[in-house]
Amino acid sequence: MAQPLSESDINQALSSLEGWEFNEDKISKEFSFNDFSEALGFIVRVGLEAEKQVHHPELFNVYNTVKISLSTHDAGGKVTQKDVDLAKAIESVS
Ligand SMILES: C[C@H](O)[C@H](O)[C@H]1CNC2=NC(N)=NC(=O)C2=N1
Repeated sequence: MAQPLSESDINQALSSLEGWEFNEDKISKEFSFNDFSEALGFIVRVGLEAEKQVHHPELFNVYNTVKISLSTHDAGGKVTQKDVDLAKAIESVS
């Protein structure tokens, strides 16, 4: 099972993930698009990556914005390498 990362490991990982923040045991980022249709397309691409990785994000959408928060339920809701890996995949489809 994935182990929680230390705060310094999380901050080091985030140094190469632009716009991602570590707060309240999650890593998160808000993405903005031109309209709802583009935001929805992004959500679908993120969902396909999540299914590939068998690791799933929290998604919050309001019209053209999508806020994504990542943590690992199986590790007591802490941030693990699985969250960092999904964040990298999300960057590649954003
Ligand atoms: C059985 C399955 O592998 C687990 O339930 C996975 C699915 N997706 C998951 N997603 C997240 N974010 N955390 C988990 O612990 C998790 N566990």
